[in-house]
Amino acid sequence: MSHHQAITVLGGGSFGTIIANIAAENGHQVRLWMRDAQQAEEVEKSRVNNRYMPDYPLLANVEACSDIGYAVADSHLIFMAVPSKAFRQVLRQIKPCIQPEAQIVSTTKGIESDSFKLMSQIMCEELPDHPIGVLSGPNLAKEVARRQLTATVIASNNPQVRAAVQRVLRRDYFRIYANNDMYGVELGGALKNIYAIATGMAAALGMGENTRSMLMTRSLAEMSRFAVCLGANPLTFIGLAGVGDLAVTCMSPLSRNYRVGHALGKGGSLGQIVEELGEVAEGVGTLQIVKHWATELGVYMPLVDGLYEVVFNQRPVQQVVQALMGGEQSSDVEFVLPRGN
Ligand SMILES: NC(=O)c1ccc[n+]([C@@H]2O[C@H](COP(=O)([O-])OP(=O)(O)OC[C@H]3O[C@@H](n4cnc5c(N)ncnc54)[C@H](O)[C@@H]3O)[C@@H](O)[C@H]2O)c1
Ligand SMILES: O=P(O)(O)OC[C@H](O)CO
Repeated sequence: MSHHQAITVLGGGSFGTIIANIAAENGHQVRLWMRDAQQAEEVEKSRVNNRYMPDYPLLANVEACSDIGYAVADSHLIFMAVPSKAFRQVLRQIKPCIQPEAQIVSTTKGIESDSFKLMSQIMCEELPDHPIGVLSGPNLAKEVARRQLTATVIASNNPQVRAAVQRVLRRDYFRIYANNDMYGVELGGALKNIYAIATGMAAALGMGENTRSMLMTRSLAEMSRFAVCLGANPLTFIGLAGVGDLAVTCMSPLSRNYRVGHALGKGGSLGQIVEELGEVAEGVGTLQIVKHWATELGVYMPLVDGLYEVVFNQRPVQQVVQALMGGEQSSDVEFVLPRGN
């Protein structure tokens, strides 16, 4: 019996394209859906997704298409690779056409704005009978496309989903670790985008590695505090989907979120920066959502508060930095200190 199966990837941006090709490298028949019919036709003909992933030839067993019903018709494993804004709407589109036992895996690193919901929660609401998982980790699409050694995490409560994703995506340059902490893994992927904006901004302002290290370390404390409050496992944050993804996104100019922060630090306006980027930088929306959510939950997130002031209230960055660095020292406890210290 052949182990090759029909796989679907929904979303023809950078990440969807590499996920589709990796599954195809393993011999699976892959349908890569994109909403723009003309783009799908061009990709199908040229065998390259020129807009998002030029110089990355697609294998013959990747079929680009724009008919979403056709894309999911025979598939038992569907990867979602659309931005968080479109996530629920795309799930609603596929609901009437998918196989009853199809597994759905999110690769999206964001939070739904009005509801504060994570992609796993949206999947549970929209497709309650389907096994689900989330894929997240330090995975810059352009580096994966160059087949640079990379690891990622599949998180699911369902062992069959974890095994299916490991089987379908495993390559000698792409290793997949399993985890059962879905909230932790997807919160790691979504939250780190916020802090990449902050480190991009710091670099643009001429700050060096001490500053970056301080920002990243305090970001990790802040994001894990928030995630644990939502029920995530703190251990997830010392793994690939936590500190791993935070590190890559806060350090690489290949990260769109880092680039947005860098351009803001150089004095650009948010609207123009996002428009010129032409790709999704989830951190901008996530910052707004987390700022409100943390306030509601009463979670202490000074970096989120400060960055929000700079990005959305045009408060001078020097003022915010001064407030952060000049605050009362006795409240700055790195860890809960043992008794007597
Ligand atoms: N690029 C990466 O390195 C990377 C790595 C891991 C995860 N991700 C995550 O994957 C998700 C997608 O990112 P990407 O990098 O592929 O983005 P992208 O900007 O490269 O592409 C987004 C794709 O989604 C499509 N899209 C946008 N709105 C849509 C809608 N309403 N309906 C259908 N399709 C729509 C766009 O046309 C485009 O094809 C994001 O949440 C991102 O954080 C990205
Ligand atoms: O380009 P970014 O900032 O969306 O980051 C890409 C990936 O999430 C890195 O793991």
